[in-house]
Amino acid sequence: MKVVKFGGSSLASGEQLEKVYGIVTSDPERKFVVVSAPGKRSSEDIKVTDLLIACAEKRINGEDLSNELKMLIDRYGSIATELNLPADVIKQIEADFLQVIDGDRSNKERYLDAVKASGEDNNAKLIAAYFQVMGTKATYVNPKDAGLFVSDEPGNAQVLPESYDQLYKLRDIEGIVIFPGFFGFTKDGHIATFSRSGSDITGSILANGIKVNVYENFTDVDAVFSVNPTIVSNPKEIKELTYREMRELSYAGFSVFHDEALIPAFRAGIPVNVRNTNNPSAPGTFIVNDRENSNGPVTGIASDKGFCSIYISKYLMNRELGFGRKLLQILEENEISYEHIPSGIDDITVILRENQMDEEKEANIVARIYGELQADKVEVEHGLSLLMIVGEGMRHNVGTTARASQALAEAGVNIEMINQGSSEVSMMFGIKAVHEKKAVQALYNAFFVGAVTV
Ligand SMILES: Nc1ncnc2c1ncn2[C@@H]1O[C@H](COP(=O)(O)OP(=O)(O)O)[C@@H](O)[C@H]1O
Ligand SMILES: N[C@@H](CC(=O)OP(=O)(O)O)C(=O)O
Repeated sequence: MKVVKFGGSSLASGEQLEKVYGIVTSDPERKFVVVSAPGKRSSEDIKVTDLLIACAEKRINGEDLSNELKMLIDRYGSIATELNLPADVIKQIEADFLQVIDGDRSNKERYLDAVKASGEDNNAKLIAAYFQVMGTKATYVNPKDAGLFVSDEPGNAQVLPESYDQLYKLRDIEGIVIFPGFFGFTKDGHIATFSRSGSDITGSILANGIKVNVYENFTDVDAVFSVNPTIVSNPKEIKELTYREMRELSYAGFSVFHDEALIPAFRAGIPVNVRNTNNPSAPGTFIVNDRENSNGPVTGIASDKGFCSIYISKYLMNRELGFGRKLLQILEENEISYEHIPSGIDDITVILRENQMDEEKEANIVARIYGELQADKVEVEHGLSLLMIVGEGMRHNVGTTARASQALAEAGVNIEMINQGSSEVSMMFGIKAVHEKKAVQALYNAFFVGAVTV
């Protein structure tokens, strides 16, 4: 048995849904279908989830949302028309959207999550109706009825472990199960969504709970490429990579698969197969536990912008008990989490996501580090990108750092920091965001051009 997840790009139009139907019904193992909300039909298009967020924000602010609402209903309406679905399908969807958008706004975060989740929920209902019209037995299943329980963290929910046993019972449903991705229910019955692009997480949770053989994740590319194809044209495809490699690469910018979606599949030892809805005969990429290391030290190169660093220097920092704890406490009290902490004898750098900082917090943090930690120097640097080179082979390979830093130097990219730290499979470079593209290209040329990828 397989769980198959289709992303927004695979569900953006009636034409795409016809492909989805063909893919699901061509393999009797494809019983559990997890769906996102309709995504972009072209690069200028708007994802349904973004339309829903705009509707919710306008409703909260008491602004006119008729434009967004019309675009939203038209998206589902045009799909239903393309597929010749009965008129009551779209009527019910429209009624549901109106009800959810007019719903209880006393808790803004919960309200926003309920509105966001309605995109996948209504899409699952529409797709189940379409499969039925086509003569295939298919049932829409609500995550609450299925027992997909999550923590009460709106927009960032985590699955509760007891969900897995509940989800195993989905096996008992006859025919195909159509399951909305992206959200679950808290123990007290509220909707809570995963972080953005979180339908991948739902697919992985179902794969674990149902104990399927494979989790197929259908998207709009033939494979996971060794580098983001929007940065380097025609990059090498990766046929096979490990969970650890993929987790690092997803975390660092490979948006093709959500980094939090690796753990449930990994824990149950279920391979993930990333495939293309627009080219289903391509074998795609397999994410597995172990693989043969025949492709050199580096499997992939990822990059992500939106970071800043706090550099702190203090003579004899290494001798001072509790310096790190006090520093992190200052960040914690400003509700800031960190990503990396490279350090030296007399200095330490904390790297964090820039969107957590504002001018007020920055001033408070800097003043406290000077005042409470008696630092000699504190400098905050904005506009950083992190580059991550990832590969299981790096452990056994001498000279990877030298090769990477030489490539960056030749491209005129200054390395602000290196973290070769604890992860055995990755190495991180901090650079100025303006240099991100040429840095990624330079690293790709150094490790892949002329090399053979497995
Ligand atoms: N290394 C990579 N390999 C493949 N695709 C990547 C990579 N990095 C970024 N992407 C992007 O991820 C996109 C697919 O992810 P996403 O848009 O979330 O799809 P979906 O709509 O299926 O959820 C691709 O179109 C591609 O632009
Ligand atoms: N629709 C949600 C969840 C999701 O997973 O979407 P997609 O499969 O289009 O990345 C979002 O946009 O965040």
